[in-house]
Amino acid sequence: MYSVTTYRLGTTVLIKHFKLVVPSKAPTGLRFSTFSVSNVPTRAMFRKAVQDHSGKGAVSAKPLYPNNHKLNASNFSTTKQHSTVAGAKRKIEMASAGQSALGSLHDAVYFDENDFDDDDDLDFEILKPGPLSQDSLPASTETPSLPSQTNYNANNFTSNTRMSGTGYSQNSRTQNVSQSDIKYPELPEMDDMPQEQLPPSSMPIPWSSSPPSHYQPPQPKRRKLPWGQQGQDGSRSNPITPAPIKRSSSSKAEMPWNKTASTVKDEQKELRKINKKRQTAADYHLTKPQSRVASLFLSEEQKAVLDAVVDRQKSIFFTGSAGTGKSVLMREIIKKLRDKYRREPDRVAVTASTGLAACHIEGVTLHSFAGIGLGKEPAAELFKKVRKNQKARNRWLRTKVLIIDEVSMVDGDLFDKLEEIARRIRNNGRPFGGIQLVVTGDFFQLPPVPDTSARDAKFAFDAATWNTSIQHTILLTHVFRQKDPVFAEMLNQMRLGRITPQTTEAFKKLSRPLDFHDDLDATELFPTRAEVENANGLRMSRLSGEVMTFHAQDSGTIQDVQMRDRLLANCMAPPVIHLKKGAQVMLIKNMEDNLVNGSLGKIVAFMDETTFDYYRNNEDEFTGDGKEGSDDDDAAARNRKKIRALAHKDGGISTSRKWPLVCFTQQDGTERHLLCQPETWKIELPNGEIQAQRSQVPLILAWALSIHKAQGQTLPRVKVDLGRVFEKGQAYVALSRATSQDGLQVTGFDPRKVMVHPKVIDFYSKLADINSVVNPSGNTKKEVNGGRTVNEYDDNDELYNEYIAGLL
Ligand SMILES: Nc1ncnc2c1ncn2[C@@H]1O[C@H](COP(=O)(O)OP(=O)(O)OP(=O)(O)O)[C@@H](O)[C@H]1O
Ligand SMILES: [Mg+2]
Repeated sequence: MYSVTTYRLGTTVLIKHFKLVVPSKAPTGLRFSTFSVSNVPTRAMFRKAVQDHSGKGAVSAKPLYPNNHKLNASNFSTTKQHSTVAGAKRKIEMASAGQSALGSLHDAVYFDENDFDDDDDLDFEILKPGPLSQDSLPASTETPSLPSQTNYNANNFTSNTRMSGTGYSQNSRTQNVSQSDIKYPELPEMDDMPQEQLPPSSMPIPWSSSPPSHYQPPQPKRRKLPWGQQGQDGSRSNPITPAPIKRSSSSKAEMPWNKTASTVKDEQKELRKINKKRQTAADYHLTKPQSRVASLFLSEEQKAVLDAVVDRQKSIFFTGSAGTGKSVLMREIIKKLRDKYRREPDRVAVTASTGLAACHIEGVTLHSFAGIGLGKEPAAELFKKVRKNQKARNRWLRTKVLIIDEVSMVDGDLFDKLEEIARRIRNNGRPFGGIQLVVTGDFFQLPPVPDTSARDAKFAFDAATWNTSIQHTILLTHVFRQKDPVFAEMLNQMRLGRITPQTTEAFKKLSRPLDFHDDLDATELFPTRAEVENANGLRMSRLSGEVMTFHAQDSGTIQDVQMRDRLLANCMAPPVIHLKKGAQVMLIKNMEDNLVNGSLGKIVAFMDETTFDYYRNNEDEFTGDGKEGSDDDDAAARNRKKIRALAHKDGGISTSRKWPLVCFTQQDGTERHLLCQPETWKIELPNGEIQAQRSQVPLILAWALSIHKAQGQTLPRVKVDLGRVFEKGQAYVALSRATSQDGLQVTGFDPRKVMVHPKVIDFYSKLADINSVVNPSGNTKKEVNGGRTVNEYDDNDELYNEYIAGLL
């Protein structure tokens, strides 16, 4: 049970593997729903949770990734052949253009003030709102036509659906009438009433002026139509479905009773056809997997957060170290919320601190959503600015849930300003004007960019209104990214900036070069973009062969090209990419279970779809392995001839575009081939308006990557020179991308380079006693409220259920 109460100071509640924290600084007098804090254990619980996370817990926890998830993915896979060549298991796939996955939630950004430069102008009146123009679609003429803008991802699908009308109509309706202008009568409080006590919806309401007849269900009005006449035996005569009546003055012949039997038959046939088409389209959406990546099975702690957000509508901040599945969970939350509010999609605002993070979740930056430009002015001025901007004002009024991803980079002052704007615009004194907040991030990772070099970073948790706005803080503890508990613990120490001599030694040992016995190098992470461009450019120049250039196709409701370019500059996909055969590339979209954002591969060829089909079916011939005793050169010449013949098959030269064919190496050493055709990235407002959209091949060069772009990624092979790291949290972000020690090379390791912001330590130490993380032998059997211990709660299902039922 939760009750309406004022905050208790510093109260901490653990639910099995995660914990809830009631903020400690809430001003007195502020009232909102939170839970009763009797009988709850305190900080000792956190110790236990963190130990589970950092050490034993990571191993002992049951794998939460069941085998059968692969089945789902394979249903969808376009794989047709699965052959074994030269000892390596190969799978060949074709990525269809236009398919997308919301999967690209992870990742991060180049984050600087320029990120927000464009936000100033985001709320200008769009001249031609509406569906994307045909011209703006990807250049490829070979893209599958059904559905052209549809992705198999639930969120993408929803948003596309929303594009088609609902969003706009909602918007236009609400734009005309300001909510604050309407005087509503007082309604009885029903929020907290049990379902069974609620009055039936048909019950007359005391203040209503409607006549009693309005509470009766409407009486169907029967029109007497010729085909609806009853026969003498009471049976209906031949019920023909009337064809849609065209409203034309000269259409006497179109009335059903004026038609000949054959016309009626023809019309029926036509109708059946239309209905069948509709059905097929509906089936298509039902039967096609919603995402090309099979949904992960959420852990108990992830599920509890999902439940608290979606069903219990709590304002939650969920955090946890790198790899604890925050992004995976956020994706699921967005999916569920979009489903919940599918009739009013603009109720859910999906935002992130930076452009790139926003692009990953197909949302917008927090600045852009708020309509505050750079947001430098005082809150009162920003409020006036938003009030004048009808679209921005409307967004604030319509929003029920505000999602903020990568909150570690949100400035604390900005958080306070937004809170004030929300309250004032919505004319609602509750925190954030009553908007439910769903916030995630890890403050041990990249901090906000300070306003000036003089001012130290102010974190969101430093904001005066943080504690009142966030009802529960939940710590995810199970690390999924690193399966090796020793490695997970090393990274955990790094996160906290408390590295033992043994861990220092272990990191120093990782300076050896990596050798994977294949031709894929580890991706080198650099702090600056210039270093990344140099490193990738150098490697490209060493490759012989033709440069293939791929230009992105950009579109969206923003007509100003410069502004759109600035928005899309934060997108993971570049506007132009130069590739060569032999280039090492990284996939930047989730395709399937084993072909995900972060997968590394090498370009083996450039080919069009027809050639690819041939290649897919005759892979052995292409590799020269197909014909026994054949000379390789001869075989290659034969193949070239075949391919030419194939291209000329229909009497003309194939004009279709060539796309990179990439051989991806999976973690188990097997290879998969993918023809990488354009994918889309969107910047989408809550009402479904796609401000900017980029279609580009889902690849980037991957000999080197910036730490900012790597944030959020899971990388199988990583090389980091810590000598170059300069920002707090950077070293941790860089190293925690790796999935294993075997896939990580660290040079220049110096524990002094691992910088942690003291404020962050302080914040997390309020959630837990950090010493217990570094020193797991710390006392976790501490007596807490009611004399219960952490272990008692952990071991006792009833008590655990009591928590689950009562606290959220
Ligand atoms: N419930 C789950 N079952 C199996 N694997 C999971 C689960 N949740 C997350 N993962 C996997 O763990 C890895 C890390 O997940 P994710 O990127 O969501 O972590 P994160 O907390 O967002 O990390 P970061 O802070 O670095 O962004 C991914 O490879 C993801 O697929
Ligand atoms: Mg993440």
